[in-house]
Amino acid sequence: MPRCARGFRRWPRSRPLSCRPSSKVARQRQLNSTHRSNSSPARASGSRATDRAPYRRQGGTAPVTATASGPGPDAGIALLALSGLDKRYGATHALKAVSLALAAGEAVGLAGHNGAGKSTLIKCVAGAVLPDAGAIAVSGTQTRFSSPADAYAAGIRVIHQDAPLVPHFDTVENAFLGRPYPRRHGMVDRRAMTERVAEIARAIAPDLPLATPVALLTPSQRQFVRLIRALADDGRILILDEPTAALPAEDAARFFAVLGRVRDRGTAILLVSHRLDELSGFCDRTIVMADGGVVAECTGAGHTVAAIISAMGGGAPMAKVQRTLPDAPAILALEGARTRSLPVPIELEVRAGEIVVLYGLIGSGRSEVLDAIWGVERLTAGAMTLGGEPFAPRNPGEALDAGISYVPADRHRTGLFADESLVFNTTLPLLSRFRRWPRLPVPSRSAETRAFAEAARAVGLKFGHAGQKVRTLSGGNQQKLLFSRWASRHSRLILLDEPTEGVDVMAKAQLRDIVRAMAGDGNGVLVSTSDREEALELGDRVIVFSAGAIAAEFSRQTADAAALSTAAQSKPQFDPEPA
Ligand SMILES: Nc1ncnc2c1ncn2[C@@H]1O[C@H](COP(=O)(O)OP(=O)(O)OP(=O)(O)O)[C@@H](O)[C@H]1O
Repeated sequence: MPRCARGFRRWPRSRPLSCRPSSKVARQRQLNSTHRSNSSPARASGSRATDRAPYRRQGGTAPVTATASGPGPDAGIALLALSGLDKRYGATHALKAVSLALAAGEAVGLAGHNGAGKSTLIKCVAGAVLPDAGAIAVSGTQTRFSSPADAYAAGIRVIHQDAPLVPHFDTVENAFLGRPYPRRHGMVDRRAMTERVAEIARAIAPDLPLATPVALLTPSQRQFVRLIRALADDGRILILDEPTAALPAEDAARFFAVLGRVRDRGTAILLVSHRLDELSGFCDRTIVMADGGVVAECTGAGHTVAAIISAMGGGAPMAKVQRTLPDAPAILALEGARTRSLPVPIELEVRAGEIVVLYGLIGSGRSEVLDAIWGVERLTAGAMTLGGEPFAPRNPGEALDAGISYVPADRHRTGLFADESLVFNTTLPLLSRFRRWPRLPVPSRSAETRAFAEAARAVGLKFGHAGQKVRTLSGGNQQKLLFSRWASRHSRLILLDEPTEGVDVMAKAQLRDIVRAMAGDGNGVLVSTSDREEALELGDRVIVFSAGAIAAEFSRQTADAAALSTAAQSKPQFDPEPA
């Protein structure tokens, strides 16, 4: 049980937020009481139906309008108003005089390509990064956040992309990190904590094991823990940085239904997402950033996915690409394969040149199949063949030697060395290819740098210089770097777990083209994804997992969104045999 966190300042709910007696304050008081009385201004004006489906709203064709550089006309009553925020990291001008305003009960989307400056903006508002210039006002009062605790005290709650959790704490303990614990008779009231967390978990993640240390949860389950943590706390301004990046459509929909209720209570929400349908479906308007600045605001009838993409400088969304499949033999076959995590025998075949997608919800078993092929988990029953030969890798090194490549889902834990350079991270697993002399293990720096430059070009990596540390790349560019590591390698079989998570919409199309090119070169490609659109766009065949077993299989012709969702939520009947 964690010990009680001390010294937290609580949001002064019962007092006016500004000491200056002005008409602005009067308006603000009115707004505060509106917030407390559970009725947002948007609601009051009837501008939003509170019972609408989370992804449904009226689309239109009005052109995207460029934003003024100052806060909008409602800046006077904004819960959060940013004006002229500016931030440089050395030579990188990450934020260029960004201004925006957020009203109570309003959900505003923030879109932009990888490296546009979205996370930097959020970090400034969260008090994690100090802007070089500009001002932040909460409820009309100018504030200066010198730490995240300052932002917390001002009622701001942030879920960062990949926010750290304490690995050996369970969900309940993590949900209360950095917050005062409920107390009873002077002792931490564990029961009250659990009840609070269980209430939220029932709505968004009913199957999440609340008493399991988060280190033992999957990346997607850990994302739910972060969401529960933000929703368990009554902040007035909620900032979410790609909250659903690792979640399948079905889980994301549940999350947005809950978030809608939070917004309708009067919470102001700023939502960053590369899933543009979420922005256009859930938010009232979307602000588009590029190269550190605000370039457009999509609103009203012009608040559509197509309009946001066009404001980001992209073309129309990709259509389903037709591929002709060679009549090739199976490169990989699993016959009655079981592992400790897969109690039901798996039958699976991937042919050379084919893209097979494993689609499923959290913990459905799809990623565990990749673990078995990559040598992380041993087969406990059944057989696996690679190129027709028996194959039983004892570790990833053996899988690598057999011609398998792997892009893991959890880039921070298993993919990248954040404090090492871009070049180091690109060439590390294939270092023997870059020896200066064939017999000596001394790498040729120039060969490594050339390989990095080629790989970076292939995926459109946005970076400063080859020697910069990986942690200074934006999240999406880290994913592209991880991907680029394998893009130039000729493998017999490529395993991709959530390959485009956190990547912007244009780069997604680019990476998917690379996946198709990999298959076109004769590699077998096995993709595990929770992104239904990705499954439909990429898969020559889509195999749907549910509850650790194969629930259904579709060809490219028979797969559609409804069929995939139905199969992913089915409960396959099986009798697990003892392993
Ligand atoms: N700590 C840092 N040191 C140096 N440069 C940084 C640092 N953090 C971010 N940057 C740079 O600032 C720019 C903006 O990055 P930011 O993470 O804000 O982008 P983003 O829009 O959130 O991207 P993504 O969608 O990929 O998460 C990028 O060029 C990035 O490399």
